[in-house]
Amino acid sequence: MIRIKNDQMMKFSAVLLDLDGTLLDSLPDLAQAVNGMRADLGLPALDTGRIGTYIGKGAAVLVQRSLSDAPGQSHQEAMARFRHHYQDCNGRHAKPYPGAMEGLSRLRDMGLKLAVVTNKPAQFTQPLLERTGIAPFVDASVSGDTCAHAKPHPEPLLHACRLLGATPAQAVMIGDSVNDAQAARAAGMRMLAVPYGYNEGHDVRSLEVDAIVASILDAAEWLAAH
Ligand SMILES: O=C(O)COP(=O)(O)O
Ligand SMILES: [Mg+2]
Repeated sequence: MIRIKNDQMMKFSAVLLDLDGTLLDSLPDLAQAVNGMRADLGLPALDTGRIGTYIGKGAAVLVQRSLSDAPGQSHQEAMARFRHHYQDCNGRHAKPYPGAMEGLSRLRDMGLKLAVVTNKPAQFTQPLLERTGIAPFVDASVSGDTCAHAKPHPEPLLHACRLLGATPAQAVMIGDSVNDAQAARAAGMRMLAVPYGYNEGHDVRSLEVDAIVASILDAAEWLAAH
């Protein structure tokens, strides 16, 4: 239990944060890497908005969905081209959403432990957290290839809880997509959704969540009140 300013006890001790579409608008870099890969394979560029609907289940699924018009294409070769381009542009245009940095700061001031839980491959997560200034705020990060399963499986969330020394009941997941919501439910955790992310092209109001919050700063307010 953490004592907060109005002397009320808060039942939460840890917050797990999704990265793409929740803390960061990383679509410009991901779209650049996808279209760099497509150009290398002799394919025309895809619209950025369309690529946004392909984000959520990690890089391998992003690449596979981005090649629906090239069924004979080797996935392995495409992944190598994607990794090559993303390594170069990862974090170049990605920006924290309004309220994200202020929210992280507020959550830390509340004494909460913070972890990033993303489906992004680990080789890209830490450089991105460092380039965008998020790294100093978080105690741990779990990537799409850290555990045997990625979100929507609950394993990465349960692993993050162990790293932060919290039980699922003491933790809250904040995310933008069905992958976060299903993982949180399966892990027995509260879930807050932000409405501005990617959610594979669907409305966040279709998700089973405890609340929809306008920003990470608003999520901090929700936590302080619960
Ligand atoms: O890599 C993805 O597809 C999505 O990443 P996220 O889990 O941080 O939203
Ligand atoms: Mg996301």
